[in-house]
Amino acid sequence: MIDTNTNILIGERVKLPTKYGHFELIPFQEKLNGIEHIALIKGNFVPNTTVLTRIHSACATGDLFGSLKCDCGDQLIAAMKLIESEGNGIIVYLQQEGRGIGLMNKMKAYKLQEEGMDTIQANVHLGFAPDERDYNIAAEMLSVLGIKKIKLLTNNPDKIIRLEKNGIEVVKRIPIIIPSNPYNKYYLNTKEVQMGHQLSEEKQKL
Ligand SMILES: Nc1nc2c(ncn2[C@@H]2O[C@H](COP(=O)(O)OP(=O)(O)OP(=O)(O)O)[C@@H](O)[C@H]2O)c(=O)[nH]1
Ligand SMILES: [Zn+2]
Repeated sequence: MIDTNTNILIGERVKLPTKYGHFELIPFQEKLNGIEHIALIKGNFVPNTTVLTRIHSACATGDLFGSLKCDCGDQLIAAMKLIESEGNGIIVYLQQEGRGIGLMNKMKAYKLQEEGMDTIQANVHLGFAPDERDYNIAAEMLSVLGIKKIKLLTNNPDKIIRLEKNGIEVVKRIPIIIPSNPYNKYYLNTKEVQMGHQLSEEKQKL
């Protein structure tokens, strides 16, 4: 483990062959609380170039179990496949389960959603902001790896604003749209209408 002059420790860089391509994995750990995050990397990053990047917030239900209630798992796989085909890029996988409220609270929010609330109302009912995430650590991970400029795979304009506030230049946004299903249609609609996510074809053209 190497100490950095930031808030994070950086671990061993190892090769990670996967179903979706050949990557390398670097673990990170926050000094303050021991929380671990992951950088999944393809290629070498030339200083001052713009790096294809996905900042992905952990979703145990979607990423691990293939839940149909959200689009997270498919977005993660799509990002891995795209980075593999480009031959260069990074996925910053952040332990920010439930938009930063943790799994226990996310399941409380899911319960409230089963009873009729939308994803925002549920968070607010539990005393949280609709999105409790902080991108400071993601920005530090990128800078430790020498990345300052990114092409970001996201549908979420707020993510761009928050990364830029933390000193990362988002040169371009690349949409990562997964077709909806009957179980996530309402959730994705709430994200589009109330959270400003750019999810429809029409908006992509603007
Ligand atoms: N609190 C809460 N969190 C959720 C819910 N559904 C998914 N999540 C979490 O939301 C996060 C993913 O956020 P999204 O808004 O889907 O996507 P995003 O990362 O902001 O935007 P993209 O880059 O476009 O994917 C993950 O941490 C999930 O665990 C929910 O109903 N309530
Ligand atoms: Zn999810």
